[in-house]
Amino acid sequence: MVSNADSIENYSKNIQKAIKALQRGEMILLFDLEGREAETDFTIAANAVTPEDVRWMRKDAGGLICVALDSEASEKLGLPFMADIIREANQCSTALNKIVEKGGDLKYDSRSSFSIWVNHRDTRTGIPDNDRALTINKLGEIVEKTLNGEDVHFGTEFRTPGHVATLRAAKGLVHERMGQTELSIVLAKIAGITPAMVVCEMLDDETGRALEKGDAKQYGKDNDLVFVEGEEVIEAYDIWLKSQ
Ligand SMILES: O=C(CO)[C@H](O)[C@H](O)COP(=O)(O)O
Ligand SMILES: [Mg+2]
Ligand SMILES: [Mg+2]
Repeated sequence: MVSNADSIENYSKNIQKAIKALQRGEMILLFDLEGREAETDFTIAANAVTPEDVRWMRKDAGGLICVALDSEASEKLGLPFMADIIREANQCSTALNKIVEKGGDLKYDSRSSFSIWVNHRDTRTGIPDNDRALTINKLGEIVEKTLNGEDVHFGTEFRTPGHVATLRAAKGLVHERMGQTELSIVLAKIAGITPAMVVCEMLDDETGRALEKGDAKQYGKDNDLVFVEGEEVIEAYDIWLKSQ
């Protein structure tokens, strides 16, 4: 929950609604920024996800189902950025060096946040809704445990490659990078929930492109989901930082 020093009234009404929804384990809609991806992601706490939520994300959102992880937790769990893993692997295969993401490759940011793709070891193929929900829940659980100082071993529970993409948040969060990876982790921190957040882009069934912001907002209204913009989250993060 939000700490005493950090009263929920400090935030805008919309951020308050988003925080409460996330604390209840509900889905919200999270837009990044005009001029960046300009995409809206379904966003929900990893601990709260059900197989029905996975079905909802793949049918109504349609993008990639990923789990954004807090930077400190990623470090403790030994989850590097995928681009760094590939650069390292290049010592054995120089071909990979030609493929790996370089500065200037992305049209919307200086680098991606991808880490490794995983399945929980209790899944079968890893892709059905119940398998992905299990992997996601267990990611939430291991992040919570590692941040509580428990002795956990990522490899005992998960294997890679798998069917759930993990994303590693920048250490400086939205002061360093402004993707849904960081925006969702900021919201988790403000809400006082485990900083492991599922994000999935909303795509337009007609055009195949990212769903227009106006259409995503309308979907939020029709389905009673809070719609939050990156700028509001960045503002809220600065308020939260002052309260810590
Ligand atoms: O590309 C992505 C993974 O499907 C999405 O954009 C997701 O929102 C996380 O990435 P970012 O932090 O760059 O926005
Ligand atoms: Mg993206
Ligand atoms: Mg994004």
